[in-house]
Amino acid sequence: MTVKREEILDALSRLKVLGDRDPVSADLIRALSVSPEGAVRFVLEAATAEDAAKLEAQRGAVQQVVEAIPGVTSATVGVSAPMPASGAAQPKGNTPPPDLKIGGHAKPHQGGPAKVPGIDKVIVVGSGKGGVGKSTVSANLAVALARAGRKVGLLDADIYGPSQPRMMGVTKRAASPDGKVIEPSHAHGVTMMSIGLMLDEGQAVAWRGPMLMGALQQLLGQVNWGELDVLIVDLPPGTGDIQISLGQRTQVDGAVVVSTPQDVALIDARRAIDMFAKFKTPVLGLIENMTTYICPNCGHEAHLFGHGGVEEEARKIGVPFLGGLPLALEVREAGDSGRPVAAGDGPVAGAYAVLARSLIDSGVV
Ligand SMILES: Nc1ncnc2c1ncn2[C@@H]1O[C@H](COP(=O)(O)OP(=O)(O)OP(=O)(O)O)[C@@H](O)[C@H]1O
Repeated sequence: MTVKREEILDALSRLKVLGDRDPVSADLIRALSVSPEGAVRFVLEAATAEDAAKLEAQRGAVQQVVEAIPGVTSATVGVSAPMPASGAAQPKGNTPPPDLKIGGHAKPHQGGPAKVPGIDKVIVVGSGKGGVGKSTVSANLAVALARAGRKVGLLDADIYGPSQPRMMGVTKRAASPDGKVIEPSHAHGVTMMSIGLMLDEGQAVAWRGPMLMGALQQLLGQVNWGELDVLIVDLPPGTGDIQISLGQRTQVDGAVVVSTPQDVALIDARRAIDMFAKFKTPVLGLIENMTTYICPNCGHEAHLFGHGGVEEEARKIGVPFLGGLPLALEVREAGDSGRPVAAGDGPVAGAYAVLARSLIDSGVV
């Protein structure tokens, strides 16, 4: 029995948190993911440290409501609080800082955003909301760029729901023979590392801003990336701590924002673009995922969600439109099997090859 996101959101919308607000219309739900086996994970994102403490107290009750939904096998709920402004005291959490058993914790940061040694360009892939295909696009774009001859790294920074190990077919846990340098994995011509390969399932969801920063810093600075032309970073959805921490600490050369043609996804995408602008990260453009539907039986192509909305939005807000990628069963099947569709042949692989070529030709990577 497959549980739908809508069923979970529906159950959550009948809850009351922080007084009498329902967590869905109060826009507190982040990174909602449902595994094919029915494991549900999401984060309640609080606007203030006080709200975070209140939500923390209600976390168990929220979890129970989700676990009671037929088909749900487990529910993991995290609470995240905003990062303190630099120089401010760090919040006291109940959860200890991440012990990745590899290397140390976040080092104090001085100065502006810094370049990652050995990596020519860092490109982040973001989205305003979850489930629009950001991880799928990150994996396939990385593979397409590698097929086009670039030295490519893929960093899964989606700390609340890391999906790159599954999509890239990597299960080997991260190893650090000397306790300092973390050895990455290699798959489909791409050097990759995921927070999911360093943690036990569910471990990260309770982390707060400063803890997330420590984990991200380790992934960027201690992984033996080697010399790369480009590192693609798969961000968590939305505009949370990871995005802020990355923007403050790391020189990011460009951001790609993934959206679907639906209006609501577009509104969220605009928010993500505003956030990148705040950190002076150049927005390379918008990608419309699930732009058309390709029938697996007859190959017929249809517009399910309307078409051209993202392109129009890109024009309105003055950012480039990078192209559309079809909704196709083979994309999901490829992602689930650990061999991204861009590693094969066919129309979707072709669309990714075109996308990679346009980024190369425009000098971005
Ligand atoms: N173009 C597509 N055609 C068919 N299925 C797709 C397509 N893009 C994504 N999917 C499927 O939709 C689901 C969500 O995609 P994905 O995990 O990439 O989204 P996300 O935006 O990274 O979500 P999250 O909020 O979990 O980070 C996955 O099962 C994926 O295989």
